[in-house]
Amino acid sequence: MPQLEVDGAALRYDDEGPRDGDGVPLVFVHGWTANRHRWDHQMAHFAERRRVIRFDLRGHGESSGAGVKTVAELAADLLALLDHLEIDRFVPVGHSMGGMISQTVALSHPERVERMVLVNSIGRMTYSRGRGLLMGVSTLVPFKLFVAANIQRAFAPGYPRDEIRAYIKSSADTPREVVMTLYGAMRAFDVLDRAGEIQAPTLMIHGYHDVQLPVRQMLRMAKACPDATVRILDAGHELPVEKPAELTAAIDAFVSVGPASPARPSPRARLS
Ligand SMILES: O=C(O)CCC(=O)CC(=O)O
Repeated sequence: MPQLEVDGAALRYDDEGPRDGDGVPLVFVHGWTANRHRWDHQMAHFAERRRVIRFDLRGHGESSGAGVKTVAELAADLLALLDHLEIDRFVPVGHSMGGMISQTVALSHPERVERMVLVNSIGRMTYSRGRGLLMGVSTLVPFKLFVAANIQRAFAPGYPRDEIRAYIKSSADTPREVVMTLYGAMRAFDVLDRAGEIQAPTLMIHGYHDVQLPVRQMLRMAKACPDATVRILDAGHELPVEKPAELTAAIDAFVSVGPASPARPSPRARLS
């Protein structure tokens, strides 16, 4: 069971696929209250072709540790894991908060990020009435109810209810302190004004029905990114499990074009 001790946490990770496969490793970073298994479909596909890493963020899944208050601290965990695995250049694939972690690394260590995939992720969280309401009642209702309400609104209508229940159960295993402090970390995260500095070609793929991080916020960021490709799918916030095959195919097409050339200073995102 591979794990790495980092700054008071034991990070559980998987490192699969051929070392001499196609291109630099893909590194999958899950979102808030999730765990590395949200990437099961993508891991199974890419591990046949290239080196792929995924891990549980501290305090999530099988990783221990708490006390982290900023997205930058989570990004430091990711970099520590990659240093341990002797991975210099890579392609981060981050979902939601995992995308915020990816953006942080792309800005702080541009030389290490060959390409980047942001799945239902944005550069700044703006106020939403649903979230405001949930946060307002978060101290009044049992923790499991709070988590359940958050997960429920993360799926587009029609997603199987029993599968949603399983995600609620695994998310509710995340310690309350971790959930609440990282919520604050996401609220404080703001790199929108720095989107123009992102050098890596970036695929921004988003569920049209995402009510948590609405697609218009992603488009705002894409416009500011020098080299962004936008895909919008018929899904909610939980794209990796709502549309696993479509997401995998989109990532595959994006990373199969070979090493990235330097970002072009074009202000216009390409829509595909
Ligand atoms: O905006 C919300 O209410 C939740 C955001 C979220 O779920 C982030 C994530 O999935 O990482």
